[in-house]
Amino acid sequence: MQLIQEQKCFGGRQIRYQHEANSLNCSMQFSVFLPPQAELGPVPAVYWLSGLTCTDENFSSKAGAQRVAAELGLALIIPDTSPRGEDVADDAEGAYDLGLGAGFYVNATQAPWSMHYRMYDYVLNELPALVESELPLTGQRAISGHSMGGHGALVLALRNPERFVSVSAFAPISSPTDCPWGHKALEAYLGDDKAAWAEYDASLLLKEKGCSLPMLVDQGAADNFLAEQLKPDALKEAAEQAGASLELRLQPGYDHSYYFIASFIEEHLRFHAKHLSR
Ligand SMILES: N[C@@H](CCC(=O)N[C@@H](CS)C(=O)NCC(=O)O)C(=O)O
Repeated sequence: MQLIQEQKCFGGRQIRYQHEANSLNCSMQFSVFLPPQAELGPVPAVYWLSGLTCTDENFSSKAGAQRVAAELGLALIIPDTSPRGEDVADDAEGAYDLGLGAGFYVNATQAPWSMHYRMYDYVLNELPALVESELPLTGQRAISGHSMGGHGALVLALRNPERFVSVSAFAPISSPTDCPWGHKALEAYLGDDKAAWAEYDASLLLKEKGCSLPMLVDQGAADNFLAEQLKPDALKEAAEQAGASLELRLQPGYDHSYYFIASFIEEHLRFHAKHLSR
C-alpha cells in the first residue's frame, strides 16, 4: 500500500493510503488514524463504515474522533463506501443510493455489479489482513458505522462475531429487506433471491442467530430517515427475542448528520475501548 497523504493530529498520524484491492478488482483509497501509542507498540483498531455518498474522508474530517482515539490508544481504520474507478459500474441515473458511494457492504452476485462490488469481503478480510500486516496493530477489532455503514457494521459483526470484540452504530439501516434504500440495493446487487437478502439484514440475523457481542446503537429522534429507512424498532425487537445485549438510545433533537456523530463518537470509542482492553 502506498501512503498518499499524512497529517499530524493529536500527537498521532492521520494517513491516507492507496492500494490495489483484489476483492474489488480496482484501486482503493482508505484512511487510518494511528494514535501516539502506536509509536511504542501495536494498538487495537476500530473500523468505521460510512454511509451513502461518503468516501473515507467524511468521517476523518467531520466526526472529530481523533482526540479521543489518541487518548485511548485506538487506531481508526476508515474504508471507502464502494469500489471506485472509471470502469466500475454506477447507477444509470447517477442516483446517490446505488452504485458508486453506495456499496452496501455486500458481495454482489448480479451483473454488472458483481465485477467489483464485493465490499463485504473487502472490509471483512482484505483490508484487515493488509493493515494488520503493514501497521502496528494488535489484530483486536471493534466495528462501528453510520446509516448504510451502521448496517454494514452490524451485519459484519453478527455474521462474524469471532472477528470483533464489540459493535456499535449511528442511525443504522436496521432492516434493509424492509425499507426503500435496502430494497433498491439488495435487488440490484443480489437479484430477487430473498434468502440472500436476509444474510444482509441485521434485524433478521439478530433474531435468527442472537449475538454474544456488546452492541451500542444511537439514533437521532429528529432524523428525517428514521421512520421510512432506518427502523431501529426492528433491531430492538430482534434483540429482545434473541436475548441479546443491545443498548439502543434515541437521542432527542439530533438529525442524520455528522453533527450527530460528532456529538456521540466519544461515547462509542470509550465503549469499544472498554471491550478492546479486556
Ligand atoms: N444525499 C442524500 C442523503 C445522503 C446522506 O445523508 N448521507 C449521509 C450518510 S446516509 C452522509 O453521511 N452524508 C455525508 C456527510 O454528511 O458528510 C439526501 O439528501 O437524501
